[in-house]
Amino acid sequence: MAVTGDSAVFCRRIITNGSDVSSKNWVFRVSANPLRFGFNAEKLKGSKVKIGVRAAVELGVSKSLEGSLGLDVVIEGELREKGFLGLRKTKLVCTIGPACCSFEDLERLALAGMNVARFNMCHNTREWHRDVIRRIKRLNEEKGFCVSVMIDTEGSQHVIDHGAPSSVKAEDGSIWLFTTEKFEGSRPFTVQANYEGFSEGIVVGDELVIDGGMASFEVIEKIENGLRCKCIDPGLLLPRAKLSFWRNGKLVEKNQDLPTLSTKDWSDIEFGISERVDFIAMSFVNDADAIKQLKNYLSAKTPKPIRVLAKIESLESLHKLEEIVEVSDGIMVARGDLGVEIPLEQIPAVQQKITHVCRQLNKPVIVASQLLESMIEYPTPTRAEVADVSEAVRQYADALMLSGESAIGSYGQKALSVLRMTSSRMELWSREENQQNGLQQRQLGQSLPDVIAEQICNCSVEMANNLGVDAIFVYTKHGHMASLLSRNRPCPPVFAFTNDDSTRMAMNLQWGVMPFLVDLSDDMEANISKTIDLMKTKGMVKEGDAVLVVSDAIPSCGNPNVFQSIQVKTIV
Ligand SMILES: Nc1ncnc2c1ncn2[C@@H]1O[C@H](COP(=O)(O)OP(=O)(O)OP(=O)(O)O)[C@@H](O)[C@H]1O
Ligand SMILES: CC(=O)C(=O)O
Ligand SMILES: [K+]
Ligand SMILES: [Mg+2]
Repeated sequence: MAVTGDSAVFCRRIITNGSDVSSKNWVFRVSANPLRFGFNAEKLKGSKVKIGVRAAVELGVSKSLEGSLGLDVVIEGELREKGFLGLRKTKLVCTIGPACCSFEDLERLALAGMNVARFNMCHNTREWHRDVIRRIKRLNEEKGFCVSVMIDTEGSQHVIDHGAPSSVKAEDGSIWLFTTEKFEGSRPFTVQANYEGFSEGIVVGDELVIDGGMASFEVIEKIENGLRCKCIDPGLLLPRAKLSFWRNGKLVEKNQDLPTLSTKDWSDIEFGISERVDFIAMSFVNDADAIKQLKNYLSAKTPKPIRVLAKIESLESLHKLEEIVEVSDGIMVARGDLGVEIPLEQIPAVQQKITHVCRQLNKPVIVASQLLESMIEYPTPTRAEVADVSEAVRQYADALMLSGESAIGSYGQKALSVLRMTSSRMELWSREENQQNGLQQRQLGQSLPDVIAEQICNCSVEMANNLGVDAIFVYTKHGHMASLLSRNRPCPPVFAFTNDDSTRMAMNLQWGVMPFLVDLSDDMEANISKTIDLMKTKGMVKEGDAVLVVSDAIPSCGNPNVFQSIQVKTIV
């Protein structure tokens, strides 16, 4: 193995972590060739083993420790403290920005319950993103957290800028020029549009709306390079504002001519691959093709699966919602930009519809933007914000997201606590109100094995709820069984055991699923008893606890038998 670079940290941790690893043979995967090394950990302990960066990458992925459960330390702590039903089901995503990017800040967010860290590629330099992503990985490695990393593409957005550093007021009746002409600094009553052709197809009398209603203008004249407009609804123009055009109360759709993935997005995607991110959220998705294109690209490019999320933030994407959800690995309800393209009063119903479709089609859904906006400045949320968060939890969204609250706000950690407390409270209320089984499940599977898996999961959840078991255990390679259980929004938590690290990181977005990374063999009974023993040793389950165990293993070695089962076990 090529031995360069300084990646000793990885090895040292493997060797010294846990006492029973000293005589283990570790399988290190280098590219596609599995190499088997006999390691005597005692001899190596404390010494520096230098390995190539690429090797370290694979090593981190294929590491699955004998005697370890690979459960996030925060979930483990909550389980000990609050018991099975005390575990929060709704997952939490934090946008990382200058206000929360030090190792200590990130650790505080992880401790406060961050499941996924989001990096918005619209802002800051690639070097900044690289450093902070690596900090998260180090946090996971060194402190036992399991925080997934998501990058969010910039996309081709229609933005305008007045060139001044802060906001500019537009007074009623004032006349403004919107132009594609490029100039430095700012000029009075002049706004630059970032793309040629922004005024194409626009006619005198159309309405130009800034940021979904911050200010509105009427187009009074078409001129070379732009539009002359009169302010008809005074307000503020922020730097990098978004604009939309309306005619007779309807949006004039202009997104179709923009590519969903720009040249910059493609290089950000390369960056995401090289930094081994877990999710790529694609901005301004308009149809299923863009998602398919990226997924194909990723599967050809990297052996480690990266999940692709579609952001629903245009009118066009709402027209094609089902086809987009079907091909994506998850969805983000990006209410910020959505509010530029649809009237604000329609957003609650649209959110409800998207979360419903995602649940039907078994895809995780994140509700995003302005959940606790006032907390960017203030240490407490408004009552209305808490009600909004509660509503998303009541709709059984898989995850909630902080944006500016964590990225630039003064109270990011507090905001995260508000999400945590509010979701826990609402989940408890839903459980007590017994609203758990509200959804008639649409059959998803096409083949018999798929239909069987689905039925097993539906029935398992019904059984688990009726029996009042403490937890559901599931053994899963790609997370499919875990997601089918989660889809039924069971009362007990789903403990999902996988030996695939990318599956574990992906399950961080799934409602009620607690991901574990363990060694699994083809012998399902052995897996079950091994994990139960391990959990008992670690005090995570105790005598008398009842668990419902779901397994779906297709034994290898050409055995055509599909082994699927539901068992109820009382821990002895
Ligand atoms: N990495 C960063 N560096 C600097 N500022 C950031 C960073 N990430 C976010 N911010 C700030 O936080 C604010 C909110 O962040 P967020 O990424 O949610 O913006 P957004 O406009 O809602 O997202 P999008 O651009 O995807 O629509 C941004 O307007 C920006 O000012
Ligand atoms: C999150 C995001 O992109 C939006 O709300 O527009
Ligand atoms: K973005
Ligand atoms: Mg957006």
